[in-house]
Amino acid sequence: MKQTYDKNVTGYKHLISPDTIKKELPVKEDVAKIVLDGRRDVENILLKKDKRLLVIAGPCSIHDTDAALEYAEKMNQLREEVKDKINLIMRVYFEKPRTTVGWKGLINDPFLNESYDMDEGLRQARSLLIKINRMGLPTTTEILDPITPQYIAGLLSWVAIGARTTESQTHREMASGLSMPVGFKNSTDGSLDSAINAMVAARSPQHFLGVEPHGYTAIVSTRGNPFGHLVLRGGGHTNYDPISVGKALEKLKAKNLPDAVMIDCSHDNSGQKYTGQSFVFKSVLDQRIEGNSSIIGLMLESNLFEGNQKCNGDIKSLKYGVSITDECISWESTEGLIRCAHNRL
Ligand SMILES: O=C[C@H](O)[C@H](O)COP(=O)(O)O
Ligand SMILES: C=C(OP(=O)(O)O)C(=O)O
Repeated sequence: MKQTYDKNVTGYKHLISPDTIKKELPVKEDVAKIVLDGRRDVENILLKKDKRLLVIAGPCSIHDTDAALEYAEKMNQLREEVKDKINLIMRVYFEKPRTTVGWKGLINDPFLNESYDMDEGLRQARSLLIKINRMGLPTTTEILDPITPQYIAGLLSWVAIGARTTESQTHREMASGLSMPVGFKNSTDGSLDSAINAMVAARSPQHFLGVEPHGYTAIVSTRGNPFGHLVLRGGGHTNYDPISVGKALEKLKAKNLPDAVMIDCSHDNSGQKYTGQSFVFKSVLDQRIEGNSSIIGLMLESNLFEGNQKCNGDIKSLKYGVSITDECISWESTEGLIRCAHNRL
């Protein structure tokens, strides 16, 4: 009989199981405490019990774990200095959604050379998250592949569902079972409806197909995640100004959803130029200082050094500490913005 399936599949390879990797790279008590405290702090900010501003900053994507650790050390020092007014936590993004094609992040292709060693990618991601949490710095990421959470979610204090996947039922179901607050980005065309519908879906119990800790496929049942919230990232036009923020809050109110929004200073809010991020940051900070307490947080795409560079598959030719995906502001500028916010708040 002629084969009717897998016509376009060129291979299968078993993936290391979540349990195996968790045994290799266990979460110890000190790390668990940072994760749980990190989640509690974000939850309290969303509930407005904690009046501090949440700032999530870090590289657009991690491709060099040594540079990520150097960045984390700098951020952890600053976190301590500003902690009375700002809860500063790190973007540690391992999965990149692509508009068309391109490098999809450290988990997918950790050697940047199209060898797609995803066992190694998951190990590197988990190991880096453990090291950063061990410093005392909570971590955040975008969850793109619904299999990934089993491997790394226990180390994350906040996650995003990105602009390209907020409308996906799979991602909403996954979010309903996640243990940490989830920010839903508005769609790339700027519309807010998908993200708001995603918040409703993720708050509800769900039953769907997924993977369990031994790596077997499973029917997953979830409780629903009450800490979904909206992240404004622009699209078609910017949406960080007071009128756009006001419209977003009205939409949330109409669906009886909490009035809490985070503003992403990058992506379409910055015109995808690193130079645009500080203007957005300062403008949103002004709104918050003028009394808009529904703005609970800000996100910055930031790296050791500014700008970005092309990745041609040769790691050795890359400049240290410079993004290979979206443009980032430098650590120096990041520190300046956060200190300025700390002085003004
Ligand atoms: O933040 C990341 C990027 O904007 C996103 O992954 C899309 O990237 P691309 O348009 O370069 O594919
Ligand atoms: C891909 C990202 O964002 P968005 O989904 O808003 O494009 C990101 O923050 O890396």
